[in-house]
Amino acid sequence: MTAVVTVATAAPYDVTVGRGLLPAAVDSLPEGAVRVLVVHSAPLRDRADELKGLIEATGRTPVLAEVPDAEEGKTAEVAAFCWRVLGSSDFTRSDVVMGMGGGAVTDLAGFVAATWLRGVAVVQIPTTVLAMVDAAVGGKTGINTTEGKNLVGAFHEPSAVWCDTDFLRTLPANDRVAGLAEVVKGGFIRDTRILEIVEAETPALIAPELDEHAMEVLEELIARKIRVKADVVAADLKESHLREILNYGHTFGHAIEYTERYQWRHGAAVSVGMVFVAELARLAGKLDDAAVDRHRSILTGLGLPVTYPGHRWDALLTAMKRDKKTRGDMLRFVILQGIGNPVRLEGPDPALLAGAYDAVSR
Ligand SMILES: NC(=O)c1ccc[n+]([C@@H]2O[C@H](COP(=O)([O-])OP(=O)(O)OC[C@H]3O[C@@H](n4cnc5c(N)ncnc54)[C@H](O)[C@@H]3O)[C@@H](O)[C@H]2O)c1
Ligand SMILES: O=C(O)C(=O)C[C@@H](O)[C@H](O)[C@H](O)COP(=O)(O)O
Ligand SMILES: [Zn+2]
Repeated sequence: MTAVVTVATAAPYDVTVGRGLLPAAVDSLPEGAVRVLVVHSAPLRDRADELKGLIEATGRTPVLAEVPDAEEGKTAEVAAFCWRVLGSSDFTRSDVVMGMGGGAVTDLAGFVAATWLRGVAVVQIPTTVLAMVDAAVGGKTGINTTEGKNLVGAFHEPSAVWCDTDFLRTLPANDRVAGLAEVVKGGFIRDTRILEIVEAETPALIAPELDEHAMEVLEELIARKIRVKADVVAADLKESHLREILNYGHTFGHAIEYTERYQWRHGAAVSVGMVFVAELARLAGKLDDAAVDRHRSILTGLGLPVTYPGHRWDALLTAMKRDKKTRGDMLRFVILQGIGNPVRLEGPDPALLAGAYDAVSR
């Protein structure tokens, strides 16, 4: 199956989901691009070399930037390393950056492209479930700082996104499942059919090896979640209001990642974060018990965490105050008023927050 989802923003672009897409990704590079920077980390070195060969075959000059893996790569120092590579290869405004990797690499590559010469084109080649369904789509790019997650960044949309699902055959099952947390998020906030598919197909989705059936289910879920994201960002690219729904579970989730010094996978942290806001919504009288239980059953079925140790509230609260949805001293959460119906909860009573924390730390 090949699916194409167009993200209909002011500068529309296509997200293609299919197999064996690298040649097409290279063939569609803009004619004026002479140099192509490929940002990748060590686990994708072989595939980056393959991409380099394909780029060379079109007469262009590939430049490879191998960066530290995962969250270690999302730093100002690594961005500065990429800028040095760009500068020393005389990279111009008609040239193109390609990000090949998980969400950490696509966030970094997007940020480097956003900042180089005040913005050059970026083509994303996401290689994890999470990057395909979320990080590589929508134009949020960024890096972490000592004080928190994604605190520096820019909205800079890709000119194309190529989700080659063949990459998922080598992705460890834990990373596949972490990406499914963001798929499930799309089910809770909008496309509830996603939840039904995940519930029916959990064994295939979590199997150590992906058979053909599992690949097809995964591809359908990937395309569905991309459609959710595409619709939302097309309506509100710069997160003036609607886009905040894509942050479901992230206020608490990012706080876990920060508190754990990024040793937790993003998707795992978001999983706990979704249960936290489900409990918050229940305490606020917006969500019934069955909907909260459905969060736990879907996420635990996938093998994702739904609890976090107690006695860390002060650290978590400090991190949550730096969330981008916060306004002044007012914490703001995306919660559900029923499955598929996200709303905002602004400045909740501290007792509700403590109650939700208690419920996930039990
Ligand atoms: N910009 C956005 O809108 C957005 C959305 C969601 C998440 N994110 C960010 O994405 C990041 C998480 O992304 P992630 O879950 O992809 O983690 P990741 O980028 O850290 O990748 C996880 C691991 O998988 C490895 N890997 C990647 N592709 C592989 C493959 N095909 N085979 C084998 N190994 C492979 C990576 O090298 C890494 O070790 C976080 O930094 C998060 O903040 C951004
Ligand atoms: O695209 C968005 O908008 C999201 O919020 C998607 C999230 O899954 C993603 O983790 C994003 O990077 C979080 O952004 P932030 O603005 O909270 O840093
Ligand atoms: Zn996320």
